[in-house]
Amino acid sequence: MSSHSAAIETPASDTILRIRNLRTCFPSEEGEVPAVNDVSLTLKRGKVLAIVGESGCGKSVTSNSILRLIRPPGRIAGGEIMYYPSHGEPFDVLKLPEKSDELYDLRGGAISMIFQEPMTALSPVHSVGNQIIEAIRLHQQVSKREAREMTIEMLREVGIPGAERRVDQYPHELSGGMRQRVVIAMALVCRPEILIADEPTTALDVSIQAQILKLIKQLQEARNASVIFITHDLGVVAQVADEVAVMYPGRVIESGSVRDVLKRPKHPYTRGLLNSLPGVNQAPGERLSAIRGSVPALTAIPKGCPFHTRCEFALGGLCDVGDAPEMVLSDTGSDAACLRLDAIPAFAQPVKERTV
Ligand SMILES: Nc1ncnc2c1ncn2[C@@H]1O[C@H](COP(=O)(O)OP(=O)(O)OP(=O)(O)O)[C@@H](O)[C@H]1O
Repeated sequence: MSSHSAAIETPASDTILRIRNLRTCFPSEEGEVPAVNDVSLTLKRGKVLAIVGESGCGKSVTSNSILRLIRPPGRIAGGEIMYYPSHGEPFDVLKLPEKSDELYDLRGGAISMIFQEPMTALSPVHSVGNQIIEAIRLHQQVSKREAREMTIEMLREVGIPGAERRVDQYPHELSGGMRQRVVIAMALVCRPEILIADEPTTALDVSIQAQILKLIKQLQEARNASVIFITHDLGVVAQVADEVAVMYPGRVIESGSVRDVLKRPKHPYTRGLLNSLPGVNQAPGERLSAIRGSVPALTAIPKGCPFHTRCEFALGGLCDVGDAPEMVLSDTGSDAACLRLDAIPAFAQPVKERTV
């Protein structure tokens, strides 16, 4: 076991994106506070990394930081986001000059994003086709006619029936599920190496959510794309991801393969999330054990382990003092940032196991 500070410098060749010690801050009445604090993550080529946690844990701020979408007075205060493209030299996204061609090429080109709410990603006053055509022409030297053909083909690929007709429709003429398919088409049409999907199914009906998840997974596999998938739902993680990082206000508190984290969670917070997941075989009326308390505001993050105020294993004098615990790297399963790892009994998988 060792701490993250001892992590190797040269990444494995299957690494496409490596975030080290990312820190993103916003001003508050009590001064500047970090919404993302010392976050390190690795995305492997052709794999899906899920970032999971309750609302306010910093998932979206992390993904927006990757694309440098943090608006002032928010700022990225430190860290490194190394991108290892398939062709060309690796570079640190955080070192690209603001408003540079390289940064514009990166956004929507090499790295693209699907947002939660399709209507915020689409303009209501342009046809869906024209919006995708514009996205293509921003990044590729093709004629309008070629771009239109590519658009129709892409709409077909994301399962939009009658794509030749739909291409000229406006977002309000489409259902929520179809709109999200359009947003996925727009995100993928320039063949990004990395796709960031920020809660892409949250705004959709439950029946449509499963279809969209399946579509993203199919497209990811067909294109061997690398995906960062943001969600608060561990059930979704089980369906789509290879690796998972669990966040608790601003920090990654557990990370590892989906199998390790969901079957043998180490951190009490991850266990709490799993215990509050509805099980397929849950008896009618059986109550889920939600984690007591709520995610603290950025201005009220407790000293010591940020989770200690909600943790049943917390020990006074150990967990409530000093800095937040560092990640303990492990050869046996996931890495976790907890001072009580040796004291916590093995995870007894309750009925909820059947959903994962
Ligand atoms: N522009 C901003 N200005 C100030 N604080 C912000 C800003 N954007 C995010 N935050 C704060 O940063 C913290 C992390 O927010 P973030 O949106 O990343 O959480 P999240 O885990 O993605 O939650 P959700 O699932 O609700 O989207 C929150 O406390 C949020 O209030």
